[in-house]
Amino acid sequence: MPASPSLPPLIVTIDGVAASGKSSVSSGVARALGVPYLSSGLLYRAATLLGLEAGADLSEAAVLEALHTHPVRLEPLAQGNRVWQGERDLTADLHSTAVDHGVSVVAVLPGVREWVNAQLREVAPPFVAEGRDMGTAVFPQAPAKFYLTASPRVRAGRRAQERPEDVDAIEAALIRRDELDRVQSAPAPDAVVIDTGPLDLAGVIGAILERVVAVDQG
Ligand SMILES: Nc1ncnc2c1ncn2[C@@H]1O[C@H](COP(=O)(O)OP(=O)(O)OP(=O)(O)O)[C@@H](O)[C@H]1O
Ligand SMILES: Nc1ccn([C@H]2C[C@H](O)[C@@H](COP(=O)(O)O)O2)c(=O)n1
Repeated sequence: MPASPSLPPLIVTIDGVAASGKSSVSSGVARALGVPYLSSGLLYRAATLLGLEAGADLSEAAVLEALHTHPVRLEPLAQGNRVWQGERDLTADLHSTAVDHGVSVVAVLPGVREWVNAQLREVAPPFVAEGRDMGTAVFPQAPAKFYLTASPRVRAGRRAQERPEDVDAIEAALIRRDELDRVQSAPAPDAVVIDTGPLDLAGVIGAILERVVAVDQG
């Protein structure tokens, strides 16, 4: 029997709107496949935190200067990513209200996007990459692409289970963030779009794994 041609190491991309389940689903898919996942959003959040801590405006020059002075790195563990600045673990500080408010402004800066993309492309596959533009701009060659959606109300309801905040306020903030992120957040033409509204986490992970296995087996 002829030897089967060796396939390139697998890249799975999982993009989607804010709080659609990208990190929970990516972690589940990555653990099932035994590979790491990369959270691009955490790198945008780290750039924002450093910019805020530098005390300057969130201009491109100020944020890039902060990243240059205090280099950060992503630790892509399957159970949850961490972001380090030297020995300092930034992870717990990346979901503060201040970072939530600033991150959409920082994420549209071209120099910051280049910095994030360069960090991600240094990682050797196989992996699952999650964010907004993993399937379109960063890993367009990925053979398995997904885009998660759910109504703002459903997403706000899920977030309200984690945070002691009013569901209407969470929903309004999500709609605002969707609007600000719209430029870089779109499904790739070859992505499978999944409305997670009617599904639980295990259902979304299972649907993705089924498709990934089919793609990987050619
Ligand atoms: N299909 C689902 N069914 C029920 N709960 C879900 C589902 N998907 C995600 N969740 C829950 O919704 C919340 C948001 O999920 P998660 O943080 O993974 O989203 P995200 O897209 O990574 O968010 P962000 O854009 O803010 O980084 C979590 O509490 C998660 O457990
Ligand atoms: N590939 C990416 C990932 C994230 N962003 C922006 C959009 C969000 O407002 C912010 C934080 O991401 P989250 O933690 O909510 O996934 O970063 C982006 O523009 N591109």
